[in-house]
Amino acid sequence: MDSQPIDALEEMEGREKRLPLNSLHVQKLLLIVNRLHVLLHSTALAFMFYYRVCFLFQPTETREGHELLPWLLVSASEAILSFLWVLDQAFRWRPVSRSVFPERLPEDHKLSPIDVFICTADPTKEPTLDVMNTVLSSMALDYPPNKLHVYLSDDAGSPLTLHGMREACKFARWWLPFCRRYKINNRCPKAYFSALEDNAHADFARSSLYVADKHTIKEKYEAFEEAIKTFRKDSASSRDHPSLIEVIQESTIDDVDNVKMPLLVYVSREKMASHPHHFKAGALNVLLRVSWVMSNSPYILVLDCDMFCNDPTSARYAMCFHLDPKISSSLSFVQFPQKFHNISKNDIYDSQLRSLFSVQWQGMDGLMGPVMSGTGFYIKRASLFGNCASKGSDLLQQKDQFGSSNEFGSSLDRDYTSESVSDQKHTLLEESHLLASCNYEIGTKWGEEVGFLYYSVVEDYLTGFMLHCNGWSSVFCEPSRPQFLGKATTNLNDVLIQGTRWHSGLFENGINRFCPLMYWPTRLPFLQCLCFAWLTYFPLYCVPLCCLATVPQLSLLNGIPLYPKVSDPFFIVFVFIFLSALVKHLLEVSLTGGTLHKWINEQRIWMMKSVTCNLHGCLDALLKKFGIREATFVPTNKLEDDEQTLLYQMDKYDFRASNIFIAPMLFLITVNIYCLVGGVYRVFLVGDWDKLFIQLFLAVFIVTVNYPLVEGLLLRKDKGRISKLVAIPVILPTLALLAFFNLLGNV
Ligand SMILES: O=c1ccn([C@@H]2O[C@H](COP(=O)(O)OP(=O)(O)O[C@H]3O[C@H](CO)[C@@H](O)[C@H](O)[C@H]3O)[C@@H](O)[C@H]2O)c(=O)[nH]1
Ligand SMILES: [Mn+2]
Repeated sequence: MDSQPIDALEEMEGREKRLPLNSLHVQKLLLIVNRLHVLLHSTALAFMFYYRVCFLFQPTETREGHELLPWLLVSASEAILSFLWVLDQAFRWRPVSRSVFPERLPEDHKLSPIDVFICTADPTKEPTLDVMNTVLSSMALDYPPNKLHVYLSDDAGSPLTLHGMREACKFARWWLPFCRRYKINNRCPKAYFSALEDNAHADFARSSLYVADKHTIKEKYEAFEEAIKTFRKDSASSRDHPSLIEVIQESTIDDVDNVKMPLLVYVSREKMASHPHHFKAGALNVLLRVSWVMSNSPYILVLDCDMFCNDPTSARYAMCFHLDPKISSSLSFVQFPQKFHNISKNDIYDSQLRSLFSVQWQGMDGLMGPVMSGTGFYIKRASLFGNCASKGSDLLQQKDQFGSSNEFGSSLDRDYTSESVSDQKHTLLEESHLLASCNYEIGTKWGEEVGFLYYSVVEDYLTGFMLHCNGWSSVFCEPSRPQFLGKATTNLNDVLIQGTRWHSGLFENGINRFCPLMYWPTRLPFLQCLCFAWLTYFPLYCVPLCCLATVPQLSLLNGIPLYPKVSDPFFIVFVFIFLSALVKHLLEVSLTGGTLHKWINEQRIWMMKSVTCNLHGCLDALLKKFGIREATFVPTNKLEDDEQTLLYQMDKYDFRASNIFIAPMLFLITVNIYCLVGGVYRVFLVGDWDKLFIQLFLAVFIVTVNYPLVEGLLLRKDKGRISKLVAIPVILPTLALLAFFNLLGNV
C-alpha cells in the first residue's frame, strides 16, 4: 500500500529506532475468559440444536401435544440468536488496549499538518453556540496553530452560523492564548466555564494573574454568547441555497498581537432540491475538495458538531500512530471512542452505547481495527482516494475520477505549503465555489470510490468497511481521559429514531452488494468479516425477540410445551444457555465500570430496541431495497430540555414517544401479562407445571425486566407516563384477540 511520504516519518525511522511511539497489549486474562466462554456456550448450543433437530425428525405419532408451527418458530428464533451470538464472539477473540508516548514525537516544526472537518446541518436543532464551542475546542488543540486548519460545513447555509463563526473567531483571539498560557485541559469554553473544578495547570491555578485573566475571558465569553443570542435575521431555507465559502481567519504565524491562530474557513455547499445531497457524506466530500485547494493537509480530524475536544492532546496521540513507521504505511485512521457528557449513572437507554465503544471496538482493534464511527477520528487523506490516486497518474484519468477542477487536479500532486492560501486567494476561492457546487460530482467517482461513500446513511460504517476491504487498517485509541465528548440522545423517542436510522442503514448494507460475508476470504480476514457481519445483521434481533415474546406465551396459554420438562436432562442445557449469556453480560458490564442496575437496564433497552427500532430499521431497509422508500437522515435533536433531562437523570423512562414505538411494546407486554396470568391458572388446574416451566419463567422474566412499562402505564403521574389515549387503542384490541385465541385453544 503506498502512502504519501512524510518527512517526519523518514526522520523518525532514522532517529528513534528504539523508542516506539505506541505499544499494544493483548488483554490476556480477558482473552482466556472469553475463549473459555465461547467453548462452553457453543457446546451448550450444540446440545440445544441436537434437541431441536431430534424433535423434528421423530415420527409424528410420538409428537403428542406438540404443535409443529410454534416449535418451528421457536427453533428458528434460536437459530437466529445463535447465529448472531457466533458473529458477536469475533469481537471477543482478541481484546487489546494501547498506550501512546507523545513525548517521543519529533519537534513541532516536523509534525504534519491537520485539517479539522466539522459538520452542522440545522441551526434549529443544533444550537449555534454549541457548534461554535466545538469549533473553538478544535482550534485550541495542542498542535502548532499554523499546522491546524479548521473547516466548518454548514448544510443549512444559515446566516446565523456564519455570524457565529465570525464571533467565534473574535473570541478565539482571546481564548487560544489563554488556554496556552495556563495549559488549560478543557478547551471547550462552555465546558470550561461550567466545570465544577478548575482545570488550569496546577502551577497557575492559584495565581492571582490567572484568576484575573479568567475573569476577563469569562466576560469575553459572555459577550460572545450574547452576540449569538441576539442575532436576528431570517434563517435561509435549508433546502436551496448557493454555495458560500468564506475564509474567516487566515492562518497567522505571527500577527500584530502575536496571537497564533489556525486557519478558519466557513463552507456552505450549494444545495438544490433537485439534486441528491447525500447528507453528511456529501458535506464531508465538499470539505475534502475545498480543503484540498486551501491547505491540503495529509491528515484530517472529523467531528460532528455535537462533539467537542475535551482534551487538547488528541492530535498528538493520533500522530503517535500515524508517524509510527511500523504501521503507518497501511494505517488509514485512528478512532477515538465516542464518549458523552450527558450520561446518567444507570443510563436507562444505554445512550453511551457501552458495548460498542468499550468492548467491541477493542476487540476489532485486536484484528484489523475498529469501524469508523463518524466522529472523533484522524484519517489519512490519501486513504480516502481509494486506489484512484496514485501519485503522478494520468491527468485525464484523474478528471474522470475526481472531476474537472484544474486546481484540484494539480493539488493531487502538490504537497502542503503553508503559503497556499494567501498566495492566490482569489483564484482559490473561485475554484472552491466550483468544488462546492451541486454539479461538480456528476460523472465522477465521488461517493462511489472516492471520499466518503454515499450508498448508506451510515456513511461512517460503510466508508470504514470499504477501507478495510481495500487493505487499510485502523487503530482504536482510548486514553483514560476522554479526548472527545458528545451529546448523546437521552430520551426514548430520540434514542429510537436515531436507532431506526442506524439499523436501517446497517441492515441495508447486509443485504446489498456490500454484504460483509461476500468479502471473505479474498478481501477480509475471517474474524474481521464476522465483526462487520454482526454490525449489519444485529438489527435482525427483532425477529427472535418478537417471536420469543409471543409464541411460547401463547403456547403456554393453550398448554403446548415447547421446551424440555424440568426432569429432562436437556432442561439443564437451556438453563445453562440462559445463565451463561446473562452472566457473561453482567461480567462485561462490571468490567467496563457498570453497576447491577446498568446491567438490567441494558437487558431491558435491548428488548425494547429490538421490538421497535430494530424492527422499523429492518422494514425501512427492505422498503428502500425495493425502491418504495427514499433514504432520509433526520439529525438528532441537540436542544436542552430540562424536563426530559430530569426524567433521564432519575432513571424514569420518557414514554412520550411516537406511537409506532409505543404500540409494539404495549402489545407485547399485554400478551405476556395475559398469558402469564392465564398460564398460572392453567398450571394450577392441570398441574403440568414441569412441562411448561420454561415458558412460565420466560413470561415472568419479560414482565419483570420490563416492569417500568407497567409502571408507566398504571402508576406514574408525571408527564413521561404512557398516555391512556395511546394505550387503550392498543391494549383493548390485544386483550380481545387474546381472549378469542384462548377460547379457540380450549375448544
Ligand atoms: O444532511 C446532513 C445530516 C447530518 N449532518 C451532520 O452529521 C452529524 C451527525 O448527525 P447527528 O444528528 O448528530 O446524528 P448521530 O446519530 O448522533 O450521528 C452518528 O451517526 C451518524 C451516521 O448515521 C454518523 O455520521 C455520526 O458521526 C454519528 O455520531 C451532525 O454533525 C450533523 O450536523 C450533516 O452535516 N448533513
Ligand atoms: Mn450526534
